[in-house]
Amino acid sequence: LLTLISQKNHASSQSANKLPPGPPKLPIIGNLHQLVGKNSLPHHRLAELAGVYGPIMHLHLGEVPTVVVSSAEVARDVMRTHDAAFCNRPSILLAEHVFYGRTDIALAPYGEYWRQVRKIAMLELFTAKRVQSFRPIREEEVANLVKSMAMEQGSVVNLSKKLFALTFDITSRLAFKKKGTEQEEFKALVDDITKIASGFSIFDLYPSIRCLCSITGMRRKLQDLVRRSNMIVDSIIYDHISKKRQGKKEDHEDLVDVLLAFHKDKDEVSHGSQFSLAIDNIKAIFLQVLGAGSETSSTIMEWTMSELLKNPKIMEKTQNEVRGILQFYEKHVVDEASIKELKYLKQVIKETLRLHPPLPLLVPRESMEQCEICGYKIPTKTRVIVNAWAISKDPKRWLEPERFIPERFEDTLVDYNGTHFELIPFGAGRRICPGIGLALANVELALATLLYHFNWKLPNGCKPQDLNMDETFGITARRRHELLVIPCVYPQSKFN
Ligand code: HEM
Repeated sequence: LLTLISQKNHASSQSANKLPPGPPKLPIIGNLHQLVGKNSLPHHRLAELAGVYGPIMHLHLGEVPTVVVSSAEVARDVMRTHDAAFCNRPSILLAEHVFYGRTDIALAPYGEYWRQVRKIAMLELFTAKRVQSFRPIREEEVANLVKSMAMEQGSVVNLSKKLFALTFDITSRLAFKKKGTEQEEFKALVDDITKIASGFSIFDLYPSIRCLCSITGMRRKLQDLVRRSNMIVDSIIYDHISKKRQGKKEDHEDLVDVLLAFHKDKDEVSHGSQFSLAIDNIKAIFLQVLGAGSETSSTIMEWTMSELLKNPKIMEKTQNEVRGILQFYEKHVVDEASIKELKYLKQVIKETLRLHPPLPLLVPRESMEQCEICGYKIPTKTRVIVNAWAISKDPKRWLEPERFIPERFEDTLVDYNGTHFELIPFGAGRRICPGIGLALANVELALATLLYHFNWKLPNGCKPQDLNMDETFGITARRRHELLVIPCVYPQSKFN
């Protein structure tokens, strides 16, 4: 027995000194060549590699030692058991520039600054009370969308554009009370930011070769992104500052007001604490919330509508539920009270989050100390990528994982709140998304309303089964082709 125990201990101490398995690496490029292929979206390629090397895999992406997690069990180990060791974010070139030295929330390094801004996010920006207080804004913007779609009924509508405009308008109003007139510029800015923010750009893969940034023209590109974002953000922030200095009180606080309350002039003391947000910090957080609020929520609505159009029976069942509930309460407008009863719609959204997590590789993390996971050694400063997309399609956890079956959530408690690791579209642990409540409030209301008021057809005689479902490359996995639809007003709907 003693011999067996000692052999076992020896074996486990040997594996604890070993890195996780992974494909053979080439000099200089490491495993980069394995990410390129016919199907070259990183989350797809990483899932294929995990099929060969297992749910914890070690790669070298350029110079960067990287561990890829592809199962619920390992994700739990990383994001719950050892969350404290893995809650740092790697330095990404884009964040250094566009988010003013990584002083946003999502890409900020773990430490005192992040703790303070995360606290502001949890206690001031995204509380249930604040999400509730934005209800009139949500309802008004969704009603505007429905009216504009009704005017275009029978013709081809670019639903992707409309949904982004909706989430951008809602987020703009709750962030700075006005609608963003700069929608097109902001959308282009978000597109450019998400492409570079993936962490797979050459500068983030070879951080030691600093001149790469200048040689390739990236420095100029980043400076241009900062200039473009300043053009959108500066006037908004300085307008709020001047109102604050004049002592003007607004009826309700927006996000910039909340953040400015934490900004101290030299001799001013606010909130009784020593923590102060610099104006550049406020710009970083503001820009991120505007981006996170519009991009991810519109992406999930776009995918939900795509799946419903592809699956007409599920579309019908979802519409019957919404219409049935409204008819029962003799209402013609979806309000938040009726949304509580839309159980099937919630399952549809959950199933969409499973099949199309808007951030398929979440946001990368970095180990802060050496740690042991599944008996393998993970050295300090290893980048950790959690493939949430692969995890929520794992055939060991999900029956017919490729199929869109909302009913799978009927009799299960599995939820996306960060406690069920087979479904983690919002991440988990200390760095879990703080905007879940806000995102769902927007998504549920908009989808329920669109499904109530319109019947939907695909243009050009496209059959449901032929709808293209390809994804784009970037930190968010949006539809590669914008979703074009023909809305037809539901005969019983009234718009006021
Ligand atoms: C469907 C919508 C959304 C999805 C799928 C989503 C997903 C995520 C994910 C995966 C993370 C990283 C979690 C981790 O590392 O464990 C994250 C972080 C974050 N999200 Fe969201 N998000 C959504 C909507 C929003 C909204 C509406 C906001 C705010 C307006 C928001 C603000 C943030 C922030 C500030 C972080 C950084 C948290 C931190 O690092 O401490 N998100 N989100």
